[in-house]
Amino acid sequence: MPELRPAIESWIARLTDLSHRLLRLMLESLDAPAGFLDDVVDPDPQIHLKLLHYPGPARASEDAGEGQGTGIHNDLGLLTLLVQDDNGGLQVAVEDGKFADVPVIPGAFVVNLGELLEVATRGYVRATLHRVVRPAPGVNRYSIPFFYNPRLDATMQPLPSPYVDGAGESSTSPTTRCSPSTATTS
Ligand SMILES: O=C(O)CCC(=O)C(=O)O
Ligand SMILES: [Fe+2]
Repeated sequence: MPELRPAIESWIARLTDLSHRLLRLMLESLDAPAGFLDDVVDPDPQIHLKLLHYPGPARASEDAGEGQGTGIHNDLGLLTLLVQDDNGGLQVAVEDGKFADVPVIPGAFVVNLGELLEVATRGYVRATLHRVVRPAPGVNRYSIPFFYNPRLDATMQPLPSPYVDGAGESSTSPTTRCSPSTATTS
């Protein structure tokens, strides 16, 4: 499918720009400098796009609703912009042990907040715990998550007071090496 490459590259370029704008707006909403995280994403944020297909079981007799398409997790980076098809299936944690369906809104992105955004705001912004339930028998679910992360060689300082005063996390100021597969705090 050679026509897929330019479409995907254009999608990635536009979502990279959109994610950066969203990140700056989120920082502004905390009264923090909009560009506080520019240094960790510029000039080449680590981005990742997935084209996902979740096939439902072939027959109703097979495990239809219980099995999970994707287990419970947080995304590791800053922001995830995601489109899902009309079948839904994405769920977010709303309170202890409970999950709610993320409604399908045509033309809208789901925005998941990642663990590094939680670290950057010292816990003021919480990562979005989520999962995907397996489609019903005979249903094929498709989704396209786009992950927006710091540069792999970036070192991120969290927002200082007073922007995130009252944040839930510890008062120590973690410095985070940003490679998603090895993200650690110290
Ligand atoms: O398919 C989805 O809706 C979400 C996938 C997801 O959570 C992930 O790939 O991290
Ligand atoms: Fe995810």
